[in-house]
Amino acid sequence: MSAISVKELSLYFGYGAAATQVLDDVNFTVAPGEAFGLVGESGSGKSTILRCIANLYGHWSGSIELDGRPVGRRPSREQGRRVQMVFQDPYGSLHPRHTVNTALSEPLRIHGIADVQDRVERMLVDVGLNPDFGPRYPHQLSGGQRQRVAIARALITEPGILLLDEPTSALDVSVQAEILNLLADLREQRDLTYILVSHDLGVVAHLCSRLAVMQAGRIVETMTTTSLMSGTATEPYTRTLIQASKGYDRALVDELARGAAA
Ligand SMILES: Nc1ncnc2c1ncn2[C@@H]1O[C@H](COP(=O)(O)OP(=O)(O)OP(=O)(O)O)[C@@H](O)[C@H]1O
Repeated sequence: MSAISVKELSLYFGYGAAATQVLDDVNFTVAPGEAFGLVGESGSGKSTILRCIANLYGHWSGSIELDGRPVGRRPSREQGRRVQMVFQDPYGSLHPRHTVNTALSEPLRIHGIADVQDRVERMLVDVGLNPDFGPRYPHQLSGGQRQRVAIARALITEPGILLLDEPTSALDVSVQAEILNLLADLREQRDLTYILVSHDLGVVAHLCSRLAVMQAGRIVETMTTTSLMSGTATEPYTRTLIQASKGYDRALVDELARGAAA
């Protein structure tokens, strides 16, 4: 059984003559424990797919199943616990007047999970932060630390699926590498399934084993990361994307190599 199955997913914004089709017959599956990438130019619909899966939009057509269970049109608390999103900008996703402790304990209270303080402290350690960070506010943290808190908040209710929307693109290259390595470790330790949206093929290649290439709301090619790296993409659009991404990826690849050698 797939962890995530998306079939014939289509979505429009607007009505009548003003309607714009943003997703057009999108199909893909993600195996349990797999990390799957979504790449493509800005506006191609990558984030919108994540929002449909996370039930932030309800007006799509087609089918979405998580662990074999259909995603309903109305958000349910249980589904909200199973799937969590991490966004590009942790400043936007963390409440500026909530401490780290509050940000992490709130989801536990909502879902009626006990041992709040204990879980919060363990979660902070699991994302590489000292529990002393608990009383701090987002503005007292660095960009990388804020993204660690956002990841901790997403994982605290123990979801099986994490939807990552450009999770490292607001960060400096050296910090990007740290967060990518953290995400890779967490996936392994917790058997997580990921969908990662990124415009950076280096980021996708580092974290994912397969990916889909999107253009104007459609998937134009699904391939393994190995094929991506060995240059066997068949679609001209994918080849253009690889070409455009080459110089850009260099700094991150170097940083990841430095981390691996250390
Ligand atoms: N709430 C909305 N109302 C109207 N149009 C929207 C809405 N949300 C997204 N769109 C449009 O849907 C299209 C796809 O947007 P989406 O954010 O999914 O693209 P993306 O591939 O993730 O791009 P980016 O990399 O820039 O985030 C865009 O043309 C966008 O303008």
